[in-house]
This record gives sequence, C-alpha cells and structure tokens, in this order.
Amino acid sequence: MPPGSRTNDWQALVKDPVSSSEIKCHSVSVIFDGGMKAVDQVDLTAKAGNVLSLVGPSGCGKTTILRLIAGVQRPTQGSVVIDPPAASQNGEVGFVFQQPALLKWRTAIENVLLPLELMPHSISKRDRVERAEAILEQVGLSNAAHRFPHQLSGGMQMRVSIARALVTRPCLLLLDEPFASLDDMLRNQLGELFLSLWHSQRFTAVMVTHNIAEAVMLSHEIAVMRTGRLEVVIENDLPWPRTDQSRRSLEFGAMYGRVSDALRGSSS
Ligand SMILES: Nc1ncnc2c1ncn2[C@@H]1O[C@H](COP(=O)(O)OP(=O)(O)OP(=O)(O)O)[C@@H](O)[C@H]1O
Repeated sequence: MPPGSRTNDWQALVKDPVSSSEIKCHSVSVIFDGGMKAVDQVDLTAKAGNVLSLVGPSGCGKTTILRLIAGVQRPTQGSVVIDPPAASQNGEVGFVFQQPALLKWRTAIENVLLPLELMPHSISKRDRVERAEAILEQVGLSNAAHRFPHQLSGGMQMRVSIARALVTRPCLLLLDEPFASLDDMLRNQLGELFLSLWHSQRFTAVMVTHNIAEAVMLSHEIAVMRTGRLEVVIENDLPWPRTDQSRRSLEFGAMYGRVSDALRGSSS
C-alpha cells in the first residue's frame, strides 16, 4: 500500500499498519455567539505519527481545538487540514474521553465491536471478532471480554474505551483528558499502555491534559495555550523508550520545569 493511501479492504487493513495523518491548523479562530473568542488565530501542526499534547488553564480553548480537528466545530476563521483526510465514519479517527462512555447493555467485547459494526464497508463477523479479541488482549482484558461494564473496575472500563477507539486502527486518535478521573497509579499504568499501543499502531494523537507529567511522558510535542492563544510548542526531548524510570531522570525534571514555566508565562 503506498504511503498515505487508505484502503477499504479489511484484510489489508489488518496486515498493514494504516498511515497516520498530519494535522495543520492555519490561523484558526473560533468565536462563539455573544463574541466569546475561544480560539484566537492559532497556527498548530500535529506531525504524522507523533503525539501532541495540549496543555493550559481551564477555559483556554484546548477542547475547542480538539473539536475543530474532529470536525464537530467549524472555525470562524482559518482552516484545519488533515492529510491524508481521516473520516470518523470510516473508523479513521478514534476518540477517548474522560469518561469511558460504554454501552451498559453490551459486554466489553460487544462495546469494542461497535465501531467495526458501524463501518460502511462490510467486514465479516469472524474478522470483526478476531480484531476485537486481538485489541482486548493488547489492553490486557482477554479474561474480561464477556463482562458487562458494571462488572469492570474504572481502570478496566477505560481500557475497553481505549480498545474501542483503536479497534479500527485509526490514523488519528483524539483524547480529551483521558485519564483524569483515575488515581495516580492507574493513570501511570494507562499511560504506559497508551505508549505501547502507539508503538504498535503509530497513529497521530492529539491529547488534551491538565497533567504536565502526563504530557511529558506521553508526547513528542507539548502545545501550551493561554486564553485562546497558542503560547509556545515545546519539543519534548525526553529520551525513548519512556518507562517508569524516566520519571526520575534529570531530563524529565528539566522538561517538566520548561512546561511549568511556559504555563506560568515566565519562559518558553
Ligand atoms: N458552545 C459554546 N458557547 C459559548 N462559549 C463556549 C462554548 N464552548 C466553549 N465555550 C467557551 O470557550 C472557552 C474555551 O472552552 P474550551 O472548552 O475549549 O476550554 P478548555 O481549555 O478545554 O477548558 P477545560 O480545561 O476547563 O476543559 C471557554 O471560555 C468556554 O466557556
């Protein structure tokens, strides 16, 4: 499959990793009714196959940027270009939210199967189940595949939510404070899981987070926003592979400090 091309052939999708998309926001602004300028002339690039974190104080426009990329918010000015284009109805965009939002009448595997069932081109039932079982294994939930959401812990529900987002092998994954409702230990574990999934699928990811440590651990670049404006994009040079040990490294502390300073507006 040539780089950048997409296919409707499910077998090909399973065999070949999909291409990841690049996202470019060109001088994009969003002004809501009443004149509220949520996003103000933002130029931002999420490089193909990279993880970009958006950080900034509450109300600075992070979720609005994510909604622009998802195509559910139209820009008042400017444009958002996704190359190659990614359509959520084709399973090319995955979403992970703060709440797992599982259908309570469907088991874990039935929740994971849902995006495959909604895809416009037909995939045989056997292929769908094979794919769902494979991703459930990757997130460590093979033994819980037939449990209903109320029979799963919060961390397990979030794993199902991540599996559901990735089962279609999206080229773009959008995450809005995905681990914010979890305790620190679970948050770190799911961060590691996220990194291992990113290593195997190499999607482009844009993640909103309030947690500086999470942004430093998980992303290649960290975009710092304030009152609708993009302050700075910091290249995250924390070495790979990133493990729990990385949190105790000097490089981690230095990067954490740079992001904190940028958030306070004292430095970039
Ligand atoms: N539909 C809307 N109509 C009017 N104002 C809105 C609308 N959606 C968001 N806003 C405003 O736009 C600004 C940016 O909102 P946004 O949700 O993007 O911020 P955020 O950085 O994601 O905040 P948080 O970290 O608290 O989730 C806020 O002041 C918010 O109140």
